[in-house]
Amino acid sequence: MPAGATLTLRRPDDWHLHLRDGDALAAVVPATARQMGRAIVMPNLKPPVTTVELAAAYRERILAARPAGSGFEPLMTLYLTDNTAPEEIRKARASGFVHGVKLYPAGATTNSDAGVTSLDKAMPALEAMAEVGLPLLVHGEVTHGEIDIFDREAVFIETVFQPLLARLPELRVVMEHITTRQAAEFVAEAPANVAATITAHHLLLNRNAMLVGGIRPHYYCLPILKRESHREALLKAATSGSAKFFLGTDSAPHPKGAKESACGCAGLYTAHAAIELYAEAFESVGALDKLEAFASLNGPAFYGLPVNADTVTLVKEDWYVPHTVAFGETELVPMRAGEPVRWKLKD
Ligand SMILES: NC(=O)N[C@@H](CC(=O)O)C(=O)O
Ligand SMILES: [Zn+2]
Ligand SMILES: [Zn+2]
Repeated sequence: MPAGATLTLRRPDDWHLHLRDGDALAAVVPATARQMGRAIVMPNLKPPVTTVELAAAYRERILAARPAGSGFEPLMTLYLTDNTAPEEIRKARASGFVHGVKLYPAGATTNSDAGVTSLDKAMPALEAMAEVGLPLLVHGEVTHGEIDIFDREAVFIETVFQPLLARLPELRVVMEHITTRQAAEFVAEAPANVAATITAHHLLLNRNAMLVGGIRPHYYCLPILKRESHREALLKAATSGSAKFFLGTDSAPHPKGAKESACGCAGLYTAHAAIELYAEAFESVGALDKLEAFASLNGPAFYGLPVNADTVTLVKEDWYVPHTVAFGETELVPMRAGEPVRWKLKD
């Protein structure tokens, strides 16, 4: 599109977001509230959000961090553990504000130590979820030391996900932040109760971006960036028009020093430019006409919620991302720091 062109969409939602807590929460909520109508908020706090009571309190803290006049609505999730009781699932469904339960295989990613050690242990909760129609949101990677990190998602599909769906065929499942051709094809061919979120960074970057010409810790995330053929498969899925794929940024802020470290932690911060980065990805394959369904329609349809009432407008105009963003007492490095983004959200 030529400079100055505009693109108006129904307001998008973010179906996978990390907001953290305390000062960090206050620092990042405005960026998402400016773009998104709602967001599915991940429960991997320390300690994790394992009960409806904890989710209610966290929700209040998020609401309090919104800018004045913001209508942004946080959609809460519970963190599944080996001990989640079926009663807690029913309570979550009845709450009206809990919209999913997150499965982190123990040790798979940031703050996942309290995650599920075996699905057998979580089965009573999973059966209750299938019964009441509460979606399971999955970080789909195995954690066994002998499995290569680039293969962990594909192995998860075969060894965990397929058996789980065979056991609970009616369970509603979102494979979060998919990164491989195998995941894209599996979800595309699965029944309608299986969907997936895709991040902007996995649509825009392959592993060369992280590893060629020097190691770039700000591109390190989980699941890890894959080779180009996988990025192409994700882009094809996102722009296919299939209602099974929707926007989930997995924006995961970490302090600059925690990433620029001998043992840097996983996660990219993208909330400051989320819809613009997706617009770049869709435009790269001439599919801007598919962006609204992916960003604003497919997610609400899967979660059984109405679409947002208002719209946002993007302008084809370069703007430069700041080198750092204040993050509580520290700072973080946003995606594209110091570099241009090709679309700009109009205020
Ligand atoms: N994606 C990441 O690399 N990190 C996320 C956790 C997650 O979504 O797995 C985080 O909380 O930092
Ligand atoms: Zn994850
Ligand atoms: Zn995440």
